[in-house]
Amino acid sequence: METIIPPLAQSDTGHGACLSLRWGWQYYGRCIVDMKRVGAHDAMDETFWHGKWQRNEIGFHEPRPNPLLTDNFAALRLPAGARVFVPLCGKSRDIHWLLEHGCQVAGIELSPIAVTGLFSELGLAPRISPAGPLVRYEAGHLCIWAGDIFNLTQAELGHVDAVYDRAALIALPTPTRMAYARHLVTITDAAPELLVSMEYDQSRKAGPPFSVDENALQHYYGDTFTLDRVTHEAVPGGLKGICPATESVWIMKPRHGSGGLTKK
Ligand SMILES: C[S@@+](CC[C@H](N)C(=O)[O-])C[C@H]1O[C@@H](n2cnc3c(N)ncnc32)[C@H](O)[C@@H]1O
Repeated sequence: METIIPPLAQSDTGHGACLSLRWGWQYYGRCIVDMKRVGAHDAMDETFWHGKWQRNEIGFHEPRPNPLLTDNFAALRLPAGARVFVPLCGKSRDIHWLLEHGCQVAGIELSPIAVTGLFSELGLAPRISPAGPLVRYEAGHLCIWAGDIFNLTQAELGHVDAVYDRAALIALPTPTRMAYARHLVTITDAAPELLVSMEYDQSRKAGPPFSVDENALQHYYGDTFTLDRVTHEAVPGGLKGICPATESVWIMKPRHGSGGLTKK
């Protein structure tokens, strides 16, 4: 059993000086991960995230599109109108930016609070329908499933041209990350990906966010993708002022075939 105990206290609804300016990460509560349950995430994880949204403790949510997306999205070289999958999407402003830039967007998010918030902030009234264990919300070029990503199938998701992962892989504890990476590759047919990762001294702070370095990424994705680090920069203020942290943007292209782009 691995026990991950984020520090207690402090509201994360504000952006205090101790926070990373870019991330505003603040977590508290206790997340206990059973190492025996490799391959699926623990119900405890779900409780943790539902609680965060219910209490509006969403310091990870950014008020503006993330510059690491807006500065690097073109490197994916997607065709106009490409369909981009955003796993563990929250109610990210990055989705607004992708839609404004002509993309179709598919996403999945555990919390219905986040999903309804996303559509509300976009000024869209979604059609809501059941999709097996998930609930599908659709409007215009946006389709979001509410529920566990491990319940989203390739058939339900449909074709995607690319994946954008910000604060998804690094939000997951170690035992879940490999299963997530494998599942993501399966349901997206190894579509090219723009991934934002974070590195810091994990001994200084329990996640999430978790530190995920190049070796770990190679372990998760190296068989499937080439990994090209296009930026690597310090996080202003470090990780909540506790220790230095860096963020990297990776462009991941499938080694065999051309992934999601081939099947349109
Ligand atoms: C750190 S937040 C990042 C949200 C978003 N990517 C952003 O940049 O604002 C991680 C999100 O993943 C969601 N989540 C966690 N586990 C999930 C799962 N198994 N399936 C779907 N969503 C999940 C949480 O509810 C949370 O909104």
